[in-house]
Amino acid sequence: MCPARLPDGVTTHPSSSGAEELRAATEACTLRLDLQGAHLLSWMPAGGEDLLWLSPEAVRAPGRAIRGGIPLCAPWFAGGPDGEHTPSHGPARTQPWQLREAHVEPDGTVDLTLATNADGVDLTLALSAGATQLHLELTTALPADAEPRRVEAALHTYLAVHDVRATSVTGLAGSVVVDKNARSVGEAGETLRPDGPTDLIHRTAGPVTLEDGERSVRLETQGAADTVVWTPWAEGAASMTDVPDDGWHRFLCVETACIGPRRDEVDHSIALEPGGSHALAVTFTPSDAGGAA
Ligand SMILES: O=P(O)(O)OC[C@H]1O[C@H](O)[C@H](O)[C@@H](O)[C@@H]1O
Repeated sequence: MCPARLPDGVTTHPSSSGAEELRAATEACTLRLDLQGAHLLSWMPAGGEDLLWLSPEAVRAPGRAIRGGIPLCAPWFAGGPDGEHTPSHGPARTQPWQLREAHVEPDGTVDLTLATNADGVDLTLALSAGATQLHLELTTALPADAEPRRVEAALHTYLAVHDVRATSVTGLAGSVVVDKNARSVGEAGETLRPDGPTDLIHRTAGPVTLEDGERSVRLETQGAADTVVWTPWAEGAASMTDVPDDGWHRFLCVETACIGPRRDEVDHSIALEPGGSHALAVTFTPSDAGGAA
């Protein structure tokens, strides 16, 4: 459902997801977002490259997860603390959201608010896309008559990179890190340079900086506790039908999250009381956006 009138520069288009695709084009940026999952597909600041990688083989169909962009994971991450929750990453990313507000500021910054209820949890995404920064805030909230419960959430960002084999991430040093592939727990080193399939939950909120030799992206978070870094590498991509065999090196996921106990028993899930809420937010500053440092 859309507000009766969209501001100049914002339009909606049919999507094969069954929801609508919202597009914005202003002097500050362009963006595309599928209302299924409130899934940001693209944000291109004026004069810069797309922050996000969207798989050319992404499936856009009702109830199917879209590969790339920024999937919103809630109210659990992957299979949840017990590993048995389905669908993986929670229902929020594959169900329709409602567009509540759309506004374009005088400088062209696009502000959107979207909402849904997933598995009894009220979710709100507030997105602000400008000429130099992209900000997302995912709020999880419980209705006043709900039972207290713990939830997980993640902004599962597929950052576009020139080549993941020459990409590094800093800002994670010294954190506890759960290696999902090696099934081990350790301590993160100074600089993370993926050199194979990588699936790491770092028990820190950053801030982190990604460098790919052509640009850097700074991630600053609020209300987060964890940073996941994931690439399937060639091996993993070979068994994924929606990642091209020659495309896996064009992204690295750096995910802003609150995740419950895994192998390390650290519980960074969000304790929600009836009527209570929590905001998980990230601001991206890419070096190629106009005016960025
Ligand atoms: O394939 P998906 O359900 O989208 O999940 C993609 C990836 O998401 C996160 O990064 C998890 O840590 C990975 O274990 C998972 O493989």
